[in-house]
Amino acid sequence: MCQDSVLAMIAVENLTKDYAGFRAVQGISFSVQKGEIVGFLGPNGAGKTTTMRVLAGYLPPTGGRVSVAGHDIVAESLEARRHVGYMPENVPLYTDLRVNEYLAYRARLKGVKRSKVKERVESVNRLCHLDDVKHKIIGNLSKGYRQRVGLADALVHDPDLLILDEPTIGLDPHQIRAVRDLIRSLGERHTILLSSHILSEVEAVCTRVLILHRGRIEAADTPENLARLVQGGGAGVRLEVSCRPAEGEREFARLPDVESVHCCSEQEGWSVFEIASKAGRDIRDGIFSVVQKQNWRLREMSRLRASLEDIFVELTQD
Ligand SMILES: Nc1ncnc2c1ncn2[C@@H]1O[C@H](COP(=O)(O)OP(=O)(O)OP(=O)(O)O)[C@@H](O)[C@H]1O
Repeated sequence: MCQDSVLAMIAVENLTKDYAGFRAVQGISFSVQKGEIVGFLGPNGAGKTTTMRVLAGYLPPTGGRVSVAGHDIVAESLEARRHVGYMPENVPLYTDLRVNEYLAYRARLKGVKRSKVKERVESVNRLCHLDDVKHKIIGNLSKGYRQRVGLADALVHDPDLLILDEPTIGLDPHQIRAVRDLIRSLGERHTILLSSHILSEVEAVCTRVLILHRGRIEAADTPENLARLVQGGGAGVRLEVSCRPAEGEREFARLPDVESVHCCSEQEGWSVFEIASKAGRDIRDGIFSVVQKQNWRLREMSRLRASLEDIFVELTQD
């Protein structure tokens, strides 16, 4: 095993997973370092859940090597699983148990010593804001609270690594925000791999993203670097100026580092332009000089960056 794999919280080398002859995961390799919060993205059926289930020790790999916290997921399965907290997409809760009972039961199942169970349950109740409902029957809880019980379950044995499969699915915007804040704070103490189709959520909490498509990794980088990749190294500027569209298009296009100028709208003497730069060029100073020279007024100027959604669509097109 290479040095990188030894230090990594997750090390995946050439992982394949077949279902009855169908190869859902096609020889992927990646690593996640201690302390990272990594977003795991991909269209439906890309293989995210399959990969996460292998990492959590729920599914055996067909081929390749996977280690968690330095322990091989096949050869040292018990030890590896001790380091992982897994929250599946559909949290399989015992709906007729009370929150406290359920978490205590799960803690015992995950090897927490009897003498430590109460303390661990209290700790995750506090962390996941479950104190108000800890004596309630799980079946009577709202979806948002059930998700939090799922998260508390994943945390109850104090794992180093959290694997969260669509943790905010089915939640309303308030609940999404609450779970997102919770994940961000958990990231201070835990390494997190998180799948989600809500890209703004991933952009808000993740330091790096892995994009999976048809069982292969298409990209693995920070959202900023991926944006640069998708935009071919150039960046854009959006601005609102007091000029006519044709004037603006003519004057801005004269700048040597400008690739293209597009007027998006004109209203009451104000035009909004989106201006693309040539690869690696910053055109903001040049644009500002044009505005000054022409005696135009400037109401807004911002940098245009490809959103994670643009990146996702670009990299996972068929
Ligand atoms: N138990 C199974 N038996 C057969 N095929 C399966 C099984 N589980 C998943 N698959 C197939 O493997 C592929 C990857 O599925 P997986 O659930 O890992 O994708 P995903 O990226 O998590 O998708 P989603 O975003 O829809 O949750 C899909 O084509 C799926 O139909």
